[in-house]
Amino acid sequence: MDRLLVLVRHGQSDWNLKNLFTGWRDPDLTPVGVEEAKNAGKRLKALDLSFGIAFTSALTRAQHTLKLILDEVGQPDLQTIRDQALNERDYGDLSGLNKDDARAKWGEEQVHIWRRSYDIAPPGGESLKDTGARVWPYYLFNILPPVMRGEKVLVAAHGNSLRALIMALEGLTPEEILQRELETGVPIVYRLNADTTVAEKRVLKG
Ligand SMILES: O=C(O)[C@@H](CO)OP(=O)(O)O
Repeated sequence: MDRLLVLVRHGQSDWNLKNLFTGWRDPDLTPVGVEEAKNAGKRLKALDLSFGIAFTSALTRAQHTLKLILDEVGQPDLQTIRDQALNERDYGDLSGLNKDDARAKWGEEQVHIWRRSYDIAPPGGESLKDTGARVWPYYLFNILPPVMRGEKVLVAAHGNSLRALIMALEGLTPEEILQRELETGVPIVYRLNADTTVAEKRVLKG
């Protein structure tokens, strides 16, 4: 039985383009982001998969990405579950600030710590560890069961909510996940073993 899970980060958002901390704020995709999402859909279509269910966050950029992918793969009416458990990491007080302005104000190192440390949260926001504490149980209770039943599952979410998920899925250490960046609109296809561990991983790029 094929236990298949596809993770994809949303396409470029308006605030990615403007270099703003986004978190739980809700910008839509740019025209480039729309193209990235369509291309993700084309690459998935080439695999000739039929998805059983899709999951996304409560945020527009991920939902829009999912819609564009589902249109491309010819499954526009696929059952979709939206949940804020899959939302981007909450950036707290940094949300809406320009990343370069933040570096000028607090220094390169402090901003890097807020962006990529494992357990240090930005003021008023979530660390990657905090994000994992909501993403991982959601994965275990909601996403993993259909995967294990053999339904092919598509998840469209965010850079850091997916990094938190991938950390647990691939058994990465906090040091290893810090090095991992996810590109916008690049699907990652996992096949799982019967014991839920990763059997195979393919990154659908180019
Ligand atoms: O602004 C954000 O919410 C995230 C993702 O775009 O940014 P970062 O690269 O700092 O995790």
